[in-house]
Amino acid sequence: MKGSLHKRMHSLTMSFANSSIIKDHLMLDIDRLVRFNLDSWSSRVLLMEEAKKITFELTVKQLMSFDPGEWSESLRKEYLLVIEGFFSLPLPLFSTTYRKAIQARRKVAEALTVVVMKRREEEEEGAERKKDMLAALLAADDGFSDEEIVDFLVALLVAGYETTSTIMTLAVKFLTETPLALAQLKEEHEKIRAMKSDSYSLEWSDYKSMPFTQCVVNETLRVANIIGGVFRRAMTDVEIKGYKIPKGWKVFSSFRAVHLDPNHFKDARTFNPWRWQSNSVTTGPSNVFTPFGGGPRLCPGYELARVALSVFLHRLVTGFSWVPAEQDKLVFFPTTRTQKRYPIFVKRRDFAT
Ligand code: HEM
Repeated sequence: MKGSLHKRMHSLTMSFANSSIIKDHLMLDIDRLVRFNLDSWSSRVLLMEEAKKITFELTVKQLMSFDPGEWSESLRKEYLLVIEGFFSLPLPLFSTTYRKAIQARRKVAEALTVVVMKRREEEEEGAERKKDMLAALLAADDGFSDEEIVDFLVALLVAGYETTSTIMTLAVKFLTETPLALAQLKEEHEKIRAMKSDSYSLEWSDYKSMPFTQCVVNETLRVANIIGGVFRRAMTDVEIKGYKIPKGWKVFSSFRAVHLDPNHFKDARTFNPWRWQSNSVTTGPSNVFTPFGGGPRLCPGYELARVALSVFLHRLVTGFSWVPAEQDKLVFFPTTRTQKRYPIFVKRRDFAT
């Protein structure tokens, strides 16, 4: 997507994932959906799968106001096939995965088209306008076609799904391997919980009183590099540090290389959330920490992802203790993830302890 369509879609997404929307209603949904999912946990869980479920349900709620149920679960199943197709050879004759992904993409688009058409009808019949992304797309000034809306919904489902769920899983893995950081994180969240009644909802002010959690979020994003970098095309001849990039060339800007550069981050490969407490990193040049990209294509979901991870960590550390169920390894190809989806044994914590 480029040009004016990109600008319109980008600013619409921004207007649906910004701090004030999160503060006013998404925060409550995030907390409710995280609790709803964690309530079903017992004994052994595959953390990556659980995180994906939470993230998908959250995105469906944010986009179309649907609560978790059969419809969203069957959409998710088709969706998984679409995502698998991203990592297969695009040869329908030879790749079953690719063929299945194309079929699943068609089914997802059909299901979403029905939702869009129904919503148009409801709005024409005078139903109250919902506060979700779909309502904003339907009300946009110069009108999007149903097809454009469906394409955009599909893209948004992809953008936040793998990224946020992977960062949730890896934060837990890194914390488990860094007990001092986990202890400090628990302490921060216990303090918040101690000020609440038995069944409480997290509020924006709680999110704003999690300084160490924000260090953990930054450090997870830095070490994990789930988006390793982005492509850009040179619009004119450019010279950078003596290298000439001719107009029209594509350039891969590697975030991973910068985030793991010891010139910017001491012991760069070590998970060290405390580094974010020192001013030198946070006040340094902004182009050395860009997990969400930058410029006109800056990820519009950056705040949403941070809030979702912080809420998830709060509910996890206050509600459970856990140990890894198996050795699991971080891999970076074709995407950043753990090989075994990070299986853990969980134990519910007694609120009185
Ligand atoms: C930890 C979670 C996430 C990470 C690390 C991440 C990272 C990124 C990065 C690196 C880009 C490319 C930016 C560029 O080209 O400069 C991007 C784009 C994008 N992200 Fe995210 N993202 C995350 C979560 C989300 C969420 C939750 C949403 C949903 C609202 C989202 C929606 C998008 C969209 C729509 C784009 C395309 C923006 C454009 O081209 O204008 N992302 N993201």
